This record gives sequence, C-alpha cells and structure tokens, in this order.
Amino acid sequence: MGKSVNPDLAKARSQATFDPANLTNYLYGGPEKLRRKRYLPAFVFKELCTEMSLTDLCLIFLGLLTHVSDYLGLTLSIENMAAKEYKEEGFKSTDDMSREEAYEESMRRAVYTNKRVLQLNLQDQEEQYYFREIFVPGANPFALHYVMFKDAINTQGTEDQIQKWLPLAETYAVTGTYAQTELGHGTFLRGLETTAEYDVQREEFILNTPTITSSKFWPGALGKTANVAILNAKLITKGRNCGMQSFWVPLRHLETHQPLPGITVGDIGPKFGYHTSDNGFLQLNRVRIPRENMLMRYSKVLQDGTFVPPENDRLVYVPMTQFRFVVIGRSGWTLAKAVTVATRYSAVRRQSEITPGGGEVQILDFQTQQHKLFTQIASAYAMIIAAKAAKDLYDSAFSKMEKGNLEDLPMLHALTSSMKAFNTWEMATGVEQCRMACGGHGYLLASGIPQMYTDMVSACTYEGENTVMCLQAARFLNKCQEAANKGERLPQLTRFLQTSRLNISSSLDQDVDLNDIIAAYEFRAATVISEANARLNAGLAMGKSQSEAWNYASQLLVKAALAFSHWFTVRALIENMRGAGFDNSTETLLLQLAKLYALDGMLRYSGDFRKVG
Ligand SMILES: CCCCCCCCCCCCCCCCCCCCCCCC(=O)SCCNC(=O)CCNC(=O)[C@H](O)C(C)(C)COP(=O)(O)OP(=O)(O)OC[C@H]1O[C@@H](n2cnc3c(N)ncnc32)[C@H](O)[C@@H]1OP(=O)(O)O
Ligand SMILES: Cc1cc2nc3c(=O)[nH]c(=O)nc-3n(C[C@H](O)[C@H](O)[C@H](O)COP(=O)(O)OP(=O)(O)OC[C@H]3O[C@@H](n4cnc5c(N)ncnc54)[C@H](O)[C@@H]3O)c2cc1C
Repeated sequence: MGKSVNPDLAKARSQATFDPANLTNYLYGGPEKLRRKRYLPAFVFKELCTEMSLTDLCLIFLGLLTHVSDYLGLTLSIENMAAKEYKEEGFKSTDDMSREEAYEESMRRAVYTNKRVLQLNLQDQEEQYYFREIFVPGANPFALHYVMFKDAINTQGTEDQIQKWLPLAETYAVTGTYAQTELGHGTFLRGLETTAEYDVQREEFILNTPTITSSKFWPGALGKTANVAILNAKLITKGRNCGMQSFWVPLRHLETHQPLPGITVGDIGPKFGYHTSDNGFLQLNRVRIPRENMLMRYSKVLQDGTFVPPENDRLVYVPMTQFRFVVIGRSGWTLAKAVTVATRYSAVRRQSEITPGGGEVQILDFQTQQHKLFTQIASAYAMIIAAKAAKDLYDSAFSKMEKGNLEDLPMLHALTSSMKAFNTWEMATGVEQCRMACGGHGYLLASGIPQMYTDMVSACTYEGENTVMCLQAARFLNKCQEAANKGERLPQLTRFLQTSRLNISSSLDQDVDLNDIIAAYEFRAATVISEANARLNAGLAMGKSQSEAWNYASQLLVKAALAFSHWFTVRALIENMRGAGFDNSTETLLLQLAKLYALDGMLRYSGDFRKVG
C-alpha cells in the first residue's frame, strides 16, 4: 500500500515533537472537513486513473458514507470519455504543451470536474475547490465563473435576477466572466470609458466601447471560454453620467459559441504565467440589452429612465472586496504548498559537509537553510490564520450590511485592501525564497514551485494593484488618526491608535513575552500611521492641496497600511495559537513558530522597530 518513503524524510518526520494531525485538523477546520478534503481529489484520480476495484469502491464509500445524502446521486459507471483516455494515457503535464494545448487540456479537465461536481452535488465552495485543485492545476479557465461572476450575481442582483441567472451559472448553462478592466484603465474605475446609454423608447441599454482604450482588456475567460459577462460600464440616462454599474451582457451564442452581433472578442496573448487562463479583450459596437439586464439590487433605472441611486455608491464594489478575501486566503495556502515542497526536498537532498570528512548532510541541517524555510513555514501559518480572522470579521460585518447597516464598510474595505497587498507581497517573496532554497531543482517546472510563483504573483496586481490597495487602506487609517488627534471615538479595529504605549517588560536576556510582541507591533503600527498623518499635515502646512499633500505623503501612507496588516497578522497568529485548544506540545511549538514569525518580522523591518525604541 503506498510508495516507500525516503529514509531521510521518514527520519525527519519521526523526530516531530507533536502530532501533525492536530495541526492538519486545525488548518482544515476539523477532522470531518479534512476527511472530505482528502477523499475528493482521491475520488477523481481513482475514477479516472485506475480500474476501480470493489475494495477501492468500498474504501471510498466508507470515507464518504457519512454523507450518503450528498452522494446518493453518485454515478459509478464511468462513461466519460475523459475517464477512458486518462486511464489509457495517464495525466499529461501541461508544462510541455503549447499555450493552446495547455488551455484545451485544462478546459477538458475543468469541464469534467464541473460535471462531476454537479453529479456529486458538491455545494460547498471549498469542497468544489478541493475537488478541482489537484486535477486542474494552475489557472482554471472557469475561475472567474466560479468566483466573481457568481458573486456579482449574488451581491448585485435583485432576488428575481438571482433566481433567473444563478441556476444558469450553477448548471453551466452559461459560462461567465467579470469584465471591468479596460485597456486604458484598471485601477482608476472612475476613468472607465465603456458606456451603457439608456434608450427610453425601447427600454434598452446601448453598450459601447467608443475608443480603443475603452476595450475591455484582461478579464479571465473572455478570450475563448465565457459566453456571458457581468460587465461594468458608465451608466448614462437622461443625459447624465450615473457612474459605474453592472450589467448581464451575452457575448457568444449559447449553441455555436460564436460572438454575437456587435461583439469583437479574443485572447490578449501570452502572459508571465496563468497560461491556461484565456484572458481576453472585448469591444462593443452599440450592443443592445434589455433594461432588466442591469443588476439592480442597489441602484435602479426605471422604465422612464429615472436613475435611482444606491444608498451607498460603494456597494457596487462588493464583489471586488469579497474576492480580495479569497486572494488573502489563497496567498497563505500557496506559500504553504511551496514551503512544503522545499522542506521535503531539504530533508532528502544531501549536499556538502558540515564536519569535514563527516559525509554529506541533509541540507535541512544547515542553519541558513532552516532560516530560509522555517521563517516561511511561520509566514504561511500566519497568513492562513490571519485570513481566517479577517474573514470572520468580514462575515459578521457583511451580515449587518445585508440588513442595510453599512457602518463597517470603510473598515472592511481598508482591511481587505491592506491584507490583500500584504499577503500577496509576502507570498511572492516567500515562494521565490522556497524556489531558491531548492537550488537547480527548484528551477525545474517539475518542482511545481515556478508555476506557483508565476500564477499567484499576478495577485499582487489583479483585484486591486497592491500599492493602490495600501493607499486605499491608508485613507481609512488616516481618517482614524485625525479622529484620534481630536480625541474622538474610533472603530474597534483602530482603537490602538489612542491606547498603544511602549511598556515592554521583556528584557533581551529573557524569553520574549508574547504580549510584548503584540504590543511592539501595535506600537510600531500606531507610530508609522501617526508619522504618515504628520507628513500629510506637513504637506498641507506647506500650502499643498489635499491631493498634492496626499501624494507627498504617499510612500509613508503605504508603509502605514503594511504596518497595520503586519500587526493584524501577528495578533491573529498569537491569539489563535493560544486559544486553539491544542495539547501542550503542539501549543508550545506553535507559539515558538509565532515568535519566530514576529521576531523575523522585526529583523526585516528593523528600521521601524529601532525607530520606535
Ligand atoms: C482550507 C482552505 C483552502 C483553500 C480554499 C479555497 C476556498 C475557495 C476559493 C475558490 C478559489 C477559486 C479559484 C480562484 C483562483 C484565482 C483566480 C484569479 C483570477 C483573477 C481575477 C482578477 C479579477 C480582477 O482583477 S477584477 C478588477 C479588479 N479591479 C480593481 O480592484 C480596481 C481597483 N480600483 C478601485 O477599486 C477604485 O478605483 C479605487 C478604490 C482605487 C479608487 O476608488 P474611487 O475612484 O471611487 O476613489 P476614492 O476617492 O479612492 O474612493 C472613494 C471612496 O470609496 C471608498 N471605496 C473605494 N473602493 C471601495 C470598496 N471596494 N469598498 C468600500 N469602499 C470603497 C473609498 O474608501 C473612499 O471612501 P472615503 O470615505 O472617501 O475614504
Ligand atoms: C492575471 C490577471 C488577471 C486579471 N483578471 C481580470 C478579470 O478577470 N477582470 C478584470 O476586470 N480585470 C482583470 N485583471 C486586471 C486587473 O484588475 C488590473 O490589472 C489591476 O486592477 C491593475 O490595474 P492596471 O493594470 O491598470 O495597473 P495600473 O493601475 O496602471 O498600475 C500601474 C502602476 O501605476 C501605479 N498607480 C496606479 N494608480 C495609482 C495611484 N492612485 N497612486 C499611486 N500609484 C498608482 C500602480 O501602483 C502601479 O505601480 C487581471 C489582471 C491580471 C494580471
């Protein structure tokens, strides 16, 4: 049963001072979730790659039996063409394929998993992700469909629109994308040029990309896959620009998949990574859609063309905020994958001697190698746990927002913006460190690490370019600092601006106290935020306008947002490690890991910490 494990790896594992199952269960949300996470991809491979023996079937069913209701519809007869081909040919790596071939292979696998997800009635988004992740590695051509397309319908559509469109998306009767970015604008949404002009006579919107720069450019799945877009455009009605609104726009014929009249669409060409995602361009030449195709949960256009504005014009941005949480979580998991590969490699790679004549050692024995890897293990845990903490905050705030209470929206926007920037930058640095820790073999595509980097590093750009996201968060933090300067009441998350003091009890020869670590990061964040605010006010005092002073202080404002995220991450890591109910040996180890993460952060940002004493 199973392949033999490398003796060096087995030895390293046998030296663990804790039960790894405790951590795995914690990370995946408990033994039940873990069981399903393990069976779902195994199910795909057993179904596709080997003759399913009766024993196999029983084993799978034993694993899944606890959810008979979920799998009653499980069809065991394997008729799918893909299944037969994979059984005969096995899985071909897309690394050696052309971009076209790689896209087609990913599409074939994705379509297969979409069909099986429906047949297995897998409704939980995480379980769908587990089911697909290993079988469709890298960028899934349906990624936009799974997340932003459906999220936009759910958060921007009326109940009737959700009833009408969501079943089409859930059953893949349509395949969607989220088309917002244009050739000329990605960040500055108020600069988007695509128009949706309301024709009151025919009660239709006329969609138009009037210039080359207004062409939609970048949306995933636009190149070949999608036949519908949730498209963001400038609404013009009764001669007035009513800002960016979202529209359901058919792109391709549902039977022939050919572009519809007035639609010019195609692939934008090769990219740094994400090779199996068909990011595309779209030009609209006065394409007409019915009035009912505008997503009208928050803002409306009445039959006579009257625009009814939303209670808060930021609500149209909710799909982006929601997806930033997905990106925040995936950054931690991507780093976790990379450092797992690099650590296992470091246990089996023997290179050089520590003691002359003592024989070549596992490179994991070099302290420099340990520093490269253990800091990234700690960072992966920190990002995954902080992402869970941020998501809990979001979920409680979002349920208030759904009841119309929008008071937490600014805090949520600041938290998601800064954490998305912090986590993706930290992930990019960490994955690259893991790749280099594997020497030449880390540079092989077969190691898996290069694709993790080239695919996920795009997350520093998409869903809000990181610098811009930090500046967005800094808007909120600066407002809080101004309020703190006036002694006003602050949102819970930023009250430390008024309370943080540097009363560290630890001395250098003691084992550092965890509460002191949180206090140090809190004080550093409060100091950097206060400094950024002071520089902004200095700019104003120099006679600069508000926007010029903002630009003058922007480098410090970015730092303020990152220091805030770093504090949020360290606090979440320590508080969750202390409160997770682990046995002593596991908790001791995790708190050691938390200290490593925090102290490594102090070394990397020693300028900040030295400055605040
Ligand atoms: C165990 C777990 C294992 C893992 C399990 C996984 C679970 C399941 C996961 C499933 C994964 C599926 C696979 C996914 C794989 C990845 C696929 C990725 C594909 C790529 C997708 C990329 C999609 C995109 O990129 S879409 C386009 C994104 N574009 C942007 O983000 C544009 C950014 N720009 C802006 O948002 C704005 O232009 C901005 C904010 C920069 C400027 O706004 P504005 O012009 O309005 O001016 P301001 O004056 O700055 O703002 C005014 C005011 O509004 C407030 N505000 C702005 N934005 C927001 C917002 N979003 N929310 C709330 N408030 C906002 C702003 O703060 C200002 O308020 P003030 O009060 O005035 O300060
Ligand atoms: C792999 C990938 C997938 C994507 N998928 C989609 C998708 O499905 N749908 C979609 O709509 N879009 C998608 N995008 C587009 C993405 O959302 C944009 O690229 C992103 O929003 C950044 O905008 P931009 O490309 O215009 O960069 P720019 O904003 O032009 O950034 C260029 C530089 O200008 C700086 N800058 C810009 N504004 C400011 C400012 N106010 N202050 C300081 N500096 C500033 C930035 O920091 C950056 O250094 C995708 C992009 C990628 C790479």
